[in-house]
Amino acid sequence: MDIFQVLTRGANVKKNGKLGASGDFSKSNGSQRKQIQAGSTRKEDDNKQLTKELDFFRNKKVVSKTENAQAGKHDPAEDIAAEVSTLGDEMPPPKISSAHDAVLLRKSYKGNVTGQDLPLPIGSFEDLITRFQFDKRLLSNLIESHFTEPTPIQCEAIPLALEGRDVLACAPTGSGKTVAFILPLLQQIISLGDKEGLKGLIISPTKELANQIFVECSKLSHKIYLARKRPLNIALLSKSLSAKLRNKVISDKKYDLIISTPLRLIDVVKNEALDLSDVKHLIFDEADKLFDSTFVEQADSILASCQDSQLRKSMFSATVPSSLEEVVNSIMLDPVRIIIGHKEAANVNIEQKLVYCGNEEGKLVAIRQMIQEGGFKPPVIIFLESITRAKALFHELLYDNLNVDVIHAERTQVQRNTIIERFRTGELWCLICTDVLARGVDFKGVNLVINYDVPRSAQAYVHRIGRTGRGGREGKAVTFYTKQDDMAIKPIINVMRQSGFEIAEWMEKFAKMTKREKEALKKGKSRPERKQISTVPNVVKKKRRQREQMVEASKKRKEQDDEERS
Ligand SMILES: Nc1ncnc2c1ncn2[C@@H]1O[C@H](COP(=O)(O)OP(=O)(O)OP(=O)(O)O)[C@@H](O)[C@H]1O
Repeated sequence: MDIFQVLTRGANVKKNGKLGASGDFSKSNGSQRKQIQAGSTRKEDDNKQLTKELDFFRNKKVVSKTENAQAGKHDPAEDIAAEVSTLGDEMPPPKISSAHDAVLLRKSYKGNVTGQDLPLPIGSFEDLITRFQFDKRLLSNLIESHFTEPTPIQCEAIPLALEGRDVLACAPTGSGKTVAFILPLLQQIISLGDKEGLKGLIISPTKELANQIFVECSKLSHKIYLARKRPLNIALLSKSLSAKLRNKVISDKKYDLIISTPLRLIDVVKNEALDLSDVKHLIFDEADKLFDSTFVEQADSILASCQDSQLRKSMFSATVPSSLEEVVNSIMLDPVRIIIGHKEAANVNIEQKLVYCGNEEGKLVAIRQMIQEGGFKPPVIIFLESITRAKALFHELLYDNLNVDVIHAERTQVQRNTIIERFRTGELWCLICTDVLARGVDFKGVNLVINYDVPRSAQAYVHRIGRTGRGGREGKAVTFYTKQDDMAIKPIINVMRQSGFEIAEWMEKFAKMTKREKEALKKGKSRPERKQISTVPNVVKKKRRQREQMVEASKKRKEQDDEERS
């Protein structure tokens, strides 16, 4: 197999100004849009065009190693990886070699890149070897993971990071942002040689996501050794590692790269168990979350501890509110902004649908109807707004004999990890959760996301539904709403419009928000008081009601007797 054929499958920009077929970054056609009608969605046959335009994975079916092995097939990625590691010095010129190529490439994936002295994007992973003397073992690991073509965010963010630029990057959910920041980071750490001490830090808002990033880093750095045959030392800052660092069982100089949630990191830094002063690369994943009111103090404290004058900072997310832009202006030096697609849009591989349920009881009816009518195709993730509600729905669906479990902040880390693993392996079909799993977590084959409760913001909506339609796959997202949600549903309708769905005229008018409404939404005042989800079977409920009525009647009789006596 010709390695170049595979590696150069990325963008194929012809010099006559047309995009080549192999790149398949298809033409734009804004008029072909998805339809939403009064609470239902109709996908037009020809809307595939729009989907294709932002189809970062060229709708290629991603076949896993296990799938191949099960089918008794030989894995071609292994051959390619072997070839990469033996590549000679003679390399063809980079795929993207002029400003004109870059303009065409960016146009093809609706990329907007702003900043001073912008480097060219890469058109294929092979460009990394020709332009940046990239470590071939790193590239070989990349291909073994079946990453043969860079996604748009990877085309843009990787060269910027390698040139040492501060970056704010916004690209759709499931479009490969993780590799976009890990890959150049690993290369930069390798370039620093086997110098001791922590060089890179990746911050994530949740433990699940931190763990996932750690796994991805480990895969990509597999069998890479620095000078004197020392492996790259990468760690997830777990509870036990923090304890070992605090008790000096392990030297804090041991690690090259650490992945952590903010509080755990601050804790070890405050205890002088980890020194961040030499950190050269600081990456905030889900940056808008890390700089919102819940985390901002922690993020600031981490920034203050990273004192290297050469510190390079990057922020990644699928949503970039204006508040994050302000942070970027205040902490970054000559930053570059990368926006792929639309800032407020969801991934185009997701078919979005609104379902009006009338009231809270109507939601349970709707979910049961979906199960009966075959619309509930596992794996399914269901989001609710609180722990109490998530638990209540869990018990309700257990009663329906559904293969279901629930994750929320009150479950232990071991429980959370076990459930996630069972969901990943297909042992568990339906996962109920709060927003703890709304961001970043990469479950590849999720078919359906149900927002049992309307999410709190447009951003929360984009991230929640982004748990489906990942890595080029298609997915569905259904949002239940009731008459109580008239305010909360408006930002969701706007996201649907930005994502290419055609909105019925009456909904368009309905979704318009006054300044006061926007303020109220920001302050969370649109949250309705929701009636509890019933966890009690009807027979039991009936008996309870009868008992309550009997108690009530007896009370009344007693009151009447008392009145008559007095
Ligand atoms: N170049 C590539 N080719 C094929 N698959 C890829 C490539 N890059 C990433 N992927 C796969 O795409 C999926 C989504 O990637 P990732 O988790 O990085 O998304 P993301 O953009 O960070 O999403 P989110 O905003 O939800 O965090 C993953 O399963 C990843 O392995």
